[in-house]
Amino acid sequence: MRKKIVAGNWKMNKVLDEAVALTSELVNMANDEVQSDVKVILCPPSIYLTTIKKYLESAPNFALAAQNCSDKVSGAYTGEISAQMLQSIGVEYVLVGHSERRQYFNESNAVLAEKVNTALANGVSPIFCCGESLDQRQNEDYIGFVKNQITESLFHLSEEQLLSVIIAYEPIWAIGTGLTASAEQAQEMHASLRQHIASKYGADIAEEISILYGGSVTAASAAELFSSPDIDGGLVGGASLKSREFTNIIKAR
Ligand SMILES: O=C(CO)COP(=O)(O)O
Repeated sequence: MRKKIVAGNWKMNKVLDEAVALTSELVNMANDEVQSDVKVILCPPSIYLTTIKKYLESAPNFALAAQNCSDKVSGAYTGEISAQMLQSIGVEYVLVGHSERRQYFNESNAVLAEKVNTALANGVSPIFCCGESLDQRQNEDYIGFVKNQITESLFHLSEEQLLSVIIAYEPIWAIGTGLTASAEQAQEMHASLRQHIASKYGADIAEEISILYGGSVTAASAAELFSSPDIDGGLVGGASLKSREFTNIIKAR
């Protein structure tokens, strides 16, 4: 039985007071309204992780992810945050390879493989993001493109390591555009990625990996997306910044 997960990526939003208020509201609403065993992962800016962790003590189904970590272990890398540092403050997950990091910080599949390695070596589970651009969807083998992102960044892992990874399929054309992939489009990709994993690791491993969908998920679109057989939850951006909306998305899962 795969884990059901809803993650909220706050990106570079919220000052401290707002971050704390959002967390408190989410925890209260979830304690009152969410009965299911869904895991909720908050991905605030790293500067707030320690503070927000304290607010999650009364919410056992909530966990924290950083939005990024360094591919290096430690040393003279000014401004960077290592996976070991995340582990040392009790952060369980880290986003790796978000399309905004790939685009604005030139993160290649090879660098992302290193980030996956250092996260796993420190007991932090990568949430590995992948997805194609609109141009790729219209003009190329878009499924092959996304499969290749997974091959190049994850297929060196052992079975045990891979089982610590969550995959998030986020088509770039759906991120922040209001243009959600249809449940059929998302399911097609998720099933293809699961089959791709099965071709390397076998069907049993592929069946265990959680694959999340991200890209303009809202409370209105969540239920249909999440009811698809290979969609195990969501990685939510804009709608995770509003407590009522995000709680409704959690309830849809
Ligand atoms: O990038 C995303 C989550 O990581 C998705 O963002 P939106 O939900 O704002 O489209």
